[in-house]
Amino acid sequence: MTVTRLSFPYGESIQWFSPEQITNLPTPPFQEWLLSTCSLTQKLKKHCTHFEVRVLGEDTLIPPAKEAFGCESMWIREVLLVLDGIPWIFARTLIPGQLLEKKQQEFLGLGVRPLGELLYSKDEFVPGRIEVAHFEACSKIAKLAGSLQQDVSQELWGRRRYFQYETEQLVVSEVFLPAAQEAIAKL
Ligand SMILES: C=C(O[C@@H]1C=C(C(=O)O)C=C[C@H]1O)C(=O)O
Repeated sequence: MTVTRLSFPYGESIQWFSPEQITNLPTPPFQEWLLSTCSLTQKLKKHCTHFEVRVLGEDTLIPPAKEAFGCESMWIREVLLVLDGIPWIFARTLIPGQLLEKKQQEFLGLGVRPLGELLYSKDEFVPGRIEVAHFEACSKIAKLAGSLQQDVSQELWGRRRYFQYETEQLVVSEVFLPAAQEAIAKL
């Protein structure tokens, strides 16, 4: 199975933790990537010649209860961040309808431009704390990695970050695929 728009939405209910709650955080250098507070896109671009955002899907959907944070509908965007043709990151962004209305042109007009260009280029989006999660080989995200022809030989790690805009907040989740974990370990 290849990951296409038919896979969207690919999200699954995920248990997120603050890093302090995790005793077996990955060791450096991967730990530094997982907890980095700067734009992931900017970090990734330094490690490739060609950077690509592959949009798996974008739509306004009823979010899973655990992710709704009181919203009836949310705009969900799922992408792969691809370095020199190799998918490194599965990223999922949830934006409440009220926030989408305020910045509709910017969000709906993103296309294959990285969301980070919007979030980090202006100080109107205030980044919050980072949470982490790990995914077993049987998880849906591991199956996504498998469909990208990436063997899941170790648990996968992801991070989630809220960004505040006025009274609303969006949330960005990024999962490091096996190719990313293997490449980062060699840096
Ligand atoms: C938030 C950022 O934007 C990246 C790009 C995304 C997108 O285009 O949908 C989503 C998450 C991030 O990996 C970032 O660069 O840090």
